[in-house]
Amino acid sequence: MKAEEPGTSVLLIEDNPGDARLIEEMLSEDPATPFRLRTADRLQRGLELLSLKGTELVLLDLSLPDSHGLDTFSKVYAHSPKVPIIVLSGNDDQALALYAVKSGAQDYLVKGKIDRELLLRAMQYSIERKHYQEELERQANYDGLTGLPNRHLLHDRLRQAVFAQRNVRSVAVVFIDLDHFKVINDSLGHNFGDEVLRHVAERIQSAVRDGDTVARLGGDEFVLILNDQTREDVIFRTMRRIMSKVSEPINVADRELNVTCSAGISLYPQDGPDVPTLLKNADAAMYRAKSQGRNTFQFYTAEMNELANERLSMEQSLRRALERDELLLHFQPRVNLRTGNVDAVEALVRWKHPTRGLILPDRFIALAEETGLIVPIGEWVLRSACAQGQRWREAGFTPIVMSVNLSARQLWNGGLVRMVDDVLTDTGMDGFLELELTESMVMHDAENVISALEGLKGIGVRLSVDDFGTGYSSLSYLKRLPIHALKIDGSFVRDIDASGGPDDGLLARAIISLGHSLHLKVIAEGVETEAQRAFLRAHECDEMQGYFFSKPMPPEECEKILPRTTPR
Ligand SMILES: Nc1nc2c(ncn2[C@@H]2O[C@H](COP(=O)(O)O[C@H]3[C@@H](O)[C@H](n4cnc5c(=O)[nH]c(N)nc54)O[C@@H]3COP(=O)(O)O)[C@@H](O)[C@H]2O)c(=O)[nH]1
Repeated sequence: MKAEEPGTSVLLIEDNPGDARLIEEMLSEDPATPFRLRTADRLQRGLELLSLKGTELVLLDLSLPDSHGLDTFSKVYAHSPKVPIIVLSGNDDQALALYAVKSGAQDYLVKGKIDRELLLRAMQYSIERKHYQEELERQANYDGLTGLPNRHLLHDRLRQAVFAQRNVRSVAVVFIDLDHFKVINDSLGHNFGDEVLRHVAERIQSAVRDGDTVARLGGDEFVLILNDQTREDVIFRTMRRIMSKVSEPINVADRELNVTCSAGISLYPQDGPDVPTLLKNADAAMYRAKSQGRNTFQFYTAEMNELANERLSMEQSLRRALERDELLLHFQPRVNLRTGNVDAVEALVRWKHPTRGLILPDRFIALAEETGLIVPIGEWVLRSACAQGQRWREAGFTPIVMSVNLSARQLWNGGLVRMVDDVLTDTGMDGFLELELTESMVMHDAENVISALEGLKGIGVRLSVDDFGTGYSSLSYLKRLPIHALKIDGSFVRDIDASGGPDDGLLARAIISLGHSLHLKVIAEGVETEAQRAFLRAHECDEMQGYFFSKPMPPEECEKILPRTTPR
């Protein structure tokens, strides 16, 4: 690595070669006080050099070929507000230079009246004054213990957020208070307490997005501003992430400590028109969370709480659904378009909720993925589907492919290949299992997906890309993936007889052709009409699945249409 050269790095932005040379000579006179001087004769070039970082001071002529007057100063100041600027003025534009000083420049020097001593002293004072100002600003706006914005900056940011979001989107304000922090402080001492607060601050910060603000009000109180977030489910997820991070054990001075927090959330504009009201209402909601036993969060409005509680209760009952045997499978046949035979069935999970009745996967798969429950649920689906396939074979039905949906979390959960291999061995379904992956799953991090899928292919599992055409596929990756089928998304199938125009079905046809040129089987999903079937048959699509032939059904109904090897 190149060692940093000694001396102060100065940028001179001056278009007059004589004036520039004079400054250069003054700065190079005494090697005991070295300067690294870079020069620019245009503002544009000066800003480029400033972008390279490391500049400690700018000497700035306000009249340049590409910028004039105060505008020159404003552009440099806006570009690098932390770098001190000394304005170089002519005799007749001192008023302008003075105005630049009032606007943030550290000093000004009148050209023609500068000598070396004056220049050096002005430069030294400017750098020191700027550091001092920065330090004052830091102390005024940031919390000394955690480095987070303090109450003052929080109010400022919140005002800006509310102002910027007016009539556009909304802002969520979250008030967080640690549970029983006083006990930690009283029993283990303030130094220990401070260390805990530092850990908590880092954890909260790491759980939110870059543009969000985490501030410390003082004591154990933190406030977050979540921009553009008012959807209950998104805030819910953020809050769970924060609470789970905060509650991870904290190690301080050889002690392991478990800390939890309570939080209240208010939303702009519905929960308050201004900053004080939003903070007051978030605080009130936080107190409600405390009174509910702590380690939880509450929205200010009852309506939002209801949604959050419903989600929580859904999650709790989904956790128990597996133990209570509430999940079941329906099967939807896939029909060979050439022979008319059922070649495969897709297993689709349902939840028989004790009070809400049969719940379709669209209502709970996303929640299962969010909470990680998809991993045990997915394993249950795979095992149950393969066991059903084997039961059908033993009952004399022709062996058919069993297709099962795989979620992204299952794919990245270690031990997938081993788990699938165990299921195949236990159920005897090897050679008859197909796993469906979505296009976005496959194309995201395609290099790693390819190696994960190679493992599945190695144990005889067929792989297909579901909902094909709805995401972005790289054709070169598609060629390398160890897949054997593409499933045309239902939206392209619906388009086949959508308007009666010549372009109907264009994309379905293109996907069939693409799939066949890659030597893949092509399956159309969501087929609902005879016109769609006929079109797909005419364009040599291999299989179809959809209500036109059959809806997903319980196993005892499905077997009525399965082909038999041995007569009953
Ligand atoms: N990770 C897992 N995902 C699963 C599992 N079981 C289901 N799912 C996914 O949930 C989504 C919704 O599934 P479902 O409500 O079962 O809907 C399926 C069919 O009923 C529906 N379909 C089938 N034919 C038609 C039709 O002609 N018209 C129409 N409007 N809908 C139809 O499509 C769903 C099957 O879709 P796909 O899987 O893309 O083939 C769905 O995304 C499931 O994948 C699970 O165990 N794990």
